[in-house]
Amino acid sequence: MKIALLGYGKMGQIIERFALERGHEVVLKINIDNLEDLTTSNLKKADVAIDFSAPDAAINNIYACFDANVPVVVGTTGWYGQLQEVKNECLTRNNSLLYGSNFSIGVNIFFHMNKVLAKLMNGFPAYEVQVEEIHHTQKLDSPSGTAMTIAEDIIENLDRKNEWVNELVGTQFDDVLKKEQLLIESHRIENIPGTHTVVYSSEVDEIEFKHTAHNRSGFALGAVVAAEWLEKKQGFYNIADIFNFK
Ligand SMILES: NC(=O)c1ccc[n+]([C@@H]2O[C@H](COP(=O)([O-])OP(=O)(O)OC[C@H]3O[C@@H](n4cnc5c(N)ncnc54)[C@H](O)[C@@H]3O)[C@@H](O)[C@H]2O)c1
Ligand SMILES: O=C(O)C1=N[C@H](C(=O)O)CCC1
Repeated sequence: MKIALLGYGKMGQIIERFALERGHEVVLKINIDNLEDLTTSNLKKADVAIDFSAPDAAINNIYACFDANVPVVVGTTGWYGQLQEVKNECLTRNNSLLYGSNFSIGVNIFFHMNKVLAKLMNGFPAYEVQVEEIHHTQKLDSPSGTAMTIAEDIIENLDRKNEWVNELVGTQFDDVLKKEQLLIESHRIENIPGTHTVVYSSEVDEIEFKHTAHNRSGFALGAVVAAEWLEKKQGFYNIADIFNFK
C-alpha cells in the first residue's frame, strides 16, 4: 500500500516505522514546512492518507484528500466541532474517512468497558463520577480527544449526567459544577504519552478505571492497521467500526 503521511511529527515518524515494517511504502510526507507539496496530484500517488497533524490543519487536509479521492485515516484531535459537516461532505462526495480519538487496542477495550461500567452505575447514585487525563506539555488541545470520547460515552449511558465541562489544571476555572455536569480534568506534564482515568467516588470508597500508554507505539500501529482496513472501503467510519465489540 502506498501511504501519504499528513503530519510528520512525533506520531507521523512512528507511523512511518510501522508502515515500512508491514511492507508499505511512504510516498508523501507533509509537515508545516512543505505545505506546498500537499497537491491533488501528489496525493493521488497514494492509496491512503494518514493525518496526524494539528487541530487547525485537519479539516483542510481532509478536504484535500476528498478532492484527490484518497481514503483518509484521521488521528488528529481537536476538530470534532466540525465532525457532522465533514461527515456530510464525505458521504455526499462518496469519499472514505476513518477517524478515532485513540487508535490503541488498550484504549478501545477501555472505551467499551467504560460504557458497560457507566450503565452499571445507574444503579448506584451514591457515586459521583469524574474523568481525568494527563498528556505531555506540547499537546495543543484540551480536553484530549480520548477524554471527550470517554465523557460522551458516560453521558450516553449514565442517566444522571448530560454534558461535560473541562478544567485545564493550572488555568482559570470559575465554573460551579451542576450535578448533571461531568468534569473532565486535564493535566499537562512533561513526556506523558497519555493517561486516562474514570473515577467513581462515594463517601465510603472509590473505583478507579485507568488506562496508561507507556509510549506512542499502540497509537501508531493502530493507525496503520486502520489504513489497511479503510483502503478499499467507501464511507464514514470510526475506529470502533474496526473493533466492533458487542
Ligand atoms: N488518535 C490517536 O490515537 C492519537 C494519538 C496520538 C496523537 N494524536 C493526535 O495527533 C495529532 C499529532 O500529534 P503529534 O504528537 O504527532 O504532534 P506533533 O506536533 O509532534 O506533530 C504534528 C506535525 O504536524 C505538522 N503540521 C502542522 N500543520 C500541518 C499541516 N497543515 N499539514 C500537515 N502537517 C502539519 C507539524 O509540522 C508537526 O510536525 C494531535 O492532534 C494529537 O492529539 C492522536
Ligand atoms: O499526544 C497526543 O496529543 C494524544 N492525543 C490523543 C487524544 O487527544 O486523545 C490520543 C492520546 C495522545
